[in-house]
Amino acid sequence: MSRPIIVFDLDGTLIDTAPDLLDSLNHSLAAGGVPRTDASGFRGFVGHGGRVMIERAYAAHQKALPSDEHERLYGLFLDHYGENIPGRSRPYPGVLDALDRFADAGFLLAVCTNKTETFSRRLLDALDLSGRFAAICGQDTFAFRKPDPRHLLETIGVAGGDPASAVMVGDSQTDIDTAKAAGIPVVAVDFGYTDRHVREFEPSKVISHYDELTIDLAETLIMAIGA
Ligand SMILES: O=C(O)COP(=O)(O)O
Ligand SMILES: [Mg+2]
Repeated sequence: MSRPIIVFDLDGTLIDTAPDLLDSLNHSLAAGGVPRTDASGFRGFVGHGGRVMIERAYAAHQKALPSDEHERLYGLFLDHYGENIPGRSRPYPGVLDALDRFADAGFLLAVCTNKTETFSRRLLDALDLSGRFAAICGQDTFAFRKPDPRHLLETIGVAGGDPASAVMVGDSQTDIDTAKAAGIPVVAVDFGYTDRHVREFEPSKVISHYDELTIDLAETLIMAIGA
């Protein structure tokens, strides 16, 4: 039997990247003459990568965004973000202990994120976390990304896991929809980036701290889905 696997979303789930993403978003919006976004506006824009963040900020100001301008601003966003990794981004409280706990219990660990794979790896490298994950798959790793369930299923495949013994942990509707479409139980953290409470998206379980992410919880969720 293959080892069970726990797959984490990155932004807003493992790592609090909001201050840096917001700085880079505002850097690119300034170049387009769009007003700055604050932390609450940001929660409505994040979840589908930087390109969509810019698109949503423009839409919020009813401002047209021609595709060449969109690409220019996305380039500025990427350059700014890349230059500042890891910036102020840090793991959420309890993340390191939770990763240790699951690794010690024999779980494979993986990351499935709509951040680019390059930036995900650079961020996790900078925080000395990359080595813990059997797979780190971003929005551009495959030809599809969350909420397409194949992004999660392929991540599990790369890590050498089995979708029948898998749990996803995420912070957004995107993560919850992805896991449900893949038939995988999903634990939602309630401290991440979403403009509506994660409870509304009906995850398998909501937690407010990583101490609540126990081996027992993961095993119970896996057993319940197989039942
Ligand atoms: O960067 C984003 O928009 C989302 O990234 P995440 O999938 O790690 O939350
Ligand atoms: Mg997220």
